[in-house]
Amino acid sequence: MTVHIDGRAIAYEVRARVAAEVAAAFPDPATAPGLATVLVGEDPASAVYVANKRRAVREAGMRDLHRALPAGTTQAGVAAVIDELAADPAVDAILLQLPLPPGLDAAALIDRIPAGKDVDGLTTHSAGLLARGEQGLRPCTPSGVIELLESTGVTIRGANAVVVGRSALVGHPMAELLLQRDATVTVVHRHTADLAAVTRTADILVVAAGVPAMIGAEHVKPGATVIDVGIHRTDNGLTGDVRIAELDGIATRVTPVPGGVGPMTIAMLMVNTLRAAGHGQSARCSRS
Ligand SMILES: Nc1nc2c(c(=O)[nH]1)N[C@@H](CN(C=O)c1ccc(C(=O)N[C@@H](CCC(=O)O)C(=O)O)cc1)CN2
Repeated sequence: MTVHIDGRAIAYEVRARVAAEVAAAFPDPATAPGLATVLVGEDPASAVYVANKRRAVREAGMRDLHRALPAGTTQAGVAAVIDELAADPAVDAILLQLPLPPGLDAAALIDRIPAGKDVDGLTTHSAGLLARGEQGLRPCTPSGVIELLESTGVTIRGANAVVVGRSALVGHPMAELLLQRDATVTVVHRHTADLAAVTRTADILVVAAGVPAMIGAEHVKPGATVIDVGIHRTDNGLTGDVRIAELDGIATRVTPVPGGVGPMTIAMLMVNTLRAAGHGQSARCSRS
């Protein structure tokens, strides 16, 4: 019997807790935490994600401070907007939606965000705090995966965890967060020899490869928990990196796409926004 982890339901609970904390800590909506989302260009998927983030901010009782910039905005133009938001005391949190249009240097722009407002946890400073195990804001998707694991009763300490992918957005911070919870962590990538032999050692398998349907039954140990971070738009709708139907009766738990990790990314952004404003106990993992 393979359980499909309901990311929408867990995200709903996290977001409800954030909303309750906002209402208690900020009775005046004018002083509630403010998140500035910065969207450059017209990438359709990014537009959907940012719209969903903005709706979540409003539903949590927080302030939605969106900035939309045309696709042709220069590096200096985006930098100027980030610098303005960074200097504005009414802005608690800044998020630069990725990917950026070609020609823009995302890492350099992200590094203009002050660590205290870095609700994506993607600046060099935030990544350094994570690597050293010091307090800081953590990237939303890996934090959401930890929240999913812990809230569904998966034991991380002592588990063999394998992370497929090593991106700054997901794979790398995911490995750090699992390691800090005392998992034995292996990161695999496109140059790993005999990938399946490594993934089959995993009690917890987190797949963030960005390759549709890459992982199937041959990669999974019986009893494993499989977390699919991939999201791909196909003619048949959204799919992930995992051929989830093959895992029925093999894995103990799997996350579906849609309805698994994706909603947690937005829920953890709400947690981080509240924390950037100096509050928040709504989730277990976005700081440590
Ligand atoms: N600055 C950032 N950019 C990007 C991030 C990020 O964390 N910070 N992550 C991804 C995209 N992303 C958030 O921005 C994201 C992806 C998917 C979902 C989600 O809720 N997915 C739903 C399906 C929604 C749909 O219909 O498309 C699901 O899986 O159920 C939320 C956020 C890249 N960019």
